[in-house]
Amino acid sequence: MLGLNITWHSIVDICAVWFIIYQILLLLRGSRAFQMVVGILVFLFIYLFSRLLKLDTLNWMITSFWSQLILAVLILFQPEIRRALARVGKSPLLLGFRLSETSLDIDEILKTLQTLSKRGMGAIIVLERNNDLSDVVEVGTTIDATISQELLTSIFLSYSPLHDGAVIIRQNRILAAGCFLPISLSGDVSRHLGTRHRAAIGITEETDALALVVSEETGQISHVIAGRIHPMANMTDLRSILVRLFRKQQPSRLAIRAALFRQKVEQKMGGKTDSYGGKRPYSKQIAPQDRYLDPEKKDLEK
Ligand SMILES: Nc1ncnc2c1ncn2[C@@H]1O[C@H](COP(=O)(O)OP(=O)(O)OP(=O)(O)O)[C@@H](O)[C@H]1O
Repeated sequence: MLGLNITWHSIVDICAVWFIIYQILLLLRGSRAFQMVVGILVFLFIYLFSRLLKLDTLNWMITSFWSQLILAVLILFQPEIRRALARVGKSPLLLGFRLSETSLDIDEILKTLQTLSKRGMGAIIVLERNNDLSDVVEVGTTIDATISQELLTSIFLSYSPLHDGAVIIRQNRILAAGCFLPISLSGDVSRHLGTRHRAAIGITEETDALALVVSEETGQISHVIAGRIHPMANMTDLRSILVRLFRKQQPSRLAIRAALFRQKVEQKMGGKTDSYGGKRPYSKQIAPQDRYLDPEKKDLEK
C-alpha cells in the first residue's frame, strides 16, 4: 500500500542503523546529551513519516530546520560529543578489555571514608562508571596512582594544596585531585547543603558516576548517584552498593585474546599500553540527618 519493497538488503540496512543508534544511546545513557539524542530521533522519525506519507508541508518545515538544528547541537553539545567519540575508541566492542585494568579496591575506599569522617575532613571522591570523566580530570592535578588509604587521606588534609575540590577515580587508579565539579542548580537539594554536596550532586546529574562525600561539618558519609544524595547509616550498606556497581565481570576468552593481540600491536608500534593518559562548630540547629532534606521535601525523599 505504501509502496514498500522490503528485501534482505533493506533488512540488513535497518539492522545496521538500529545497532548504531542503540550503541549511541548506550554511550550517552545518563548524560545530559541523552535527552537531546532522544529528541533528535523523534524529529528524525517525524521526518521519515512525513516523507513516507508525502506530507509535503511538514516535510518542508523539518527540512528547513534540519541544518540549523545540527549546527546548534554541535555547538551546544561539543564536550559531550568529544567524550562520546573518545569512548567509542575505548569501547570493549572494538578493542576488548585492557589486561592492565583491575577492579576498584572497595575496602581501601571504605577505610579512607571512615578515617576522613572520624577526623572531620571534608572530601569528595568521584568514581567513574560508563561516562568518561576526562573533561573533569583535565582541570585538576594529575596523580595517576593506585588507590591507597594513605594517599587518599593525605590529599584531603587541610594543609594539602590538593584538598580543595574532588578526587576522580577510574577503576583502581586515582586519576586526579583538586578537580572542579559542576554545581547542581536543582531546587530539590536541601538548602542546608553547601557547595561540596551540591558539586557531588552536580556531577552525578550530568554523568552516571557515583560520588562519595564526607561532610567536614558533621563527618557524615553520603553516596550520590543520579542527582540523589543518600546519607549512609553504616559502612556495610555502602559496601554492598559499591560491590554491586563496581564488581568486575569475568572477561570471555575472546576478550582476553583480543586484549593480548591489542597489547602486542601497541608494543610493536612503540605506544603506551595504558591510556590513563579547622573543623567548624557543629550546627546545633539542624540535626545531621535533617541537613540532607528540606522539611517540606522530606516526603519526596521517602
Ligand atoms: N565545584 C566544586 N567542585 C569540587 N569541590 C568543590 C566545589 N565547590 C566546593 N567544593 C569543595 O567544597 C568545599 C566547601 O564546602 P562547603 O562547606 O561549602 O560545603 P558543604 O556542602 O556545606 O560541606 P561540609 O558539610 O563539608 O561543610 C570547598 O573548600 C571545596 O573543597
